[in-house]
Amino acid sequence: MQDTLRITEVFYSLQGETRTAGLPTVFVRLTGCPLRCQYCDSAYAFSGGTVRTLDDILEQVAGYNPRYVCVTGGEPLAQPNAIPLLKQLCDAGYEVSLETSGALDISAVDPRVSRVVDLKTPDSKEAHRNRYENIELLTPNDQVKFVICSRDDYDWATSKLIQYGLERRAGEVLFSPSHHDLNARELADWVVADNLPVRLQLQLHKYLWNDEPGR
Ligand SMILES: C[S@@+](CC[C@H](N)C(=O)[O-])C[C@H]1O[C@@H](n2cnc3c(N)ncnc32)[C@H](O)[C@@H]1O
Ligand SMILES: Nc1nc2[nH]cc(C(=O)O)c2c(=O)[nH]1
Ligand code: SF4
Ligand SMILES: [Mg+2]
Repeated sequence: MQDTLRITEVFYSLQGETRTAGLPTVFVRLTGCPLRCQYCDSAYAFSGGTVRTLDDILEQVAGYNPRYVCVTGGEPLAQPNAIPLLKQLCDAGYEVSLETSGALDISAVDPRVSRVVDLKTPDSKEAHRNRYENIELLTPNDQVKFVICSRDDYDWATSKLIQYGLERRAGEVLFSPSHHDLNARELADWVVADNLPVRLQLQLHKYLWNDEPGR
């Protein structure tokens, strides 16, 4: 039996988030997630999907001839074969990123991958799932993200930033307003007022295409 993954979608779009925002990127969205963040914009990936071989997925990705590939979900690391998929995407020469909830161990991910590790805030209702051991593993090739729903979330994220010195561990610290929960301008004003060493991240794809799946 060949290695397989359950996949919700593979599509070519502009990266809406992180340090490669705005760049054409292939997205591989894996099905299934053990968390239920209050704000999740990808709940359609919690179930369903299609079981596909790694070779089949790699062949579809190659068909777009991309420079950037982003593996997301659902929670990619909930499927053990996400690890060989990430390695094989790197071996094929792509610049690969992984969006992960921060609830699962990131240590087996190929070091060429930029791991985008979400630290779940209290208003996500999943902060108790954060695996703080992951913070020790971060390198300048990685990124840390806080999705912020409220002023309380902002204060919590700021305290974690300072407590762990996150801007010295990861290449980027991203503060992203939770779409529908927090006005981006409000978050921008807080970051400037506090002179934080973080990058405000807006979800570019939602300005371009709203919440349409596959964009
Ligand atoms: C859908 S998740 C999939 C990967 C992984 N499960 C995770 O949470 O990182 C991808 C990213 O989208 C973010 N996200 C989901 N819903 C959002 C929303 N309503 N506003 C802003 N970011 C959101 C998540 O926090 C995460 O950083
Ligand atoms: N355009 C676009 N960029 C994205 N960056 C991260 C996404 C995700 O759902 O993880 C995403 C997405 O769904 N669409
Ligand atoms: S961990 Fe990611 S995919 Fe899972 S519910 Fe939270 S935002 Fe959605
Ligand atoms: Mg998305």
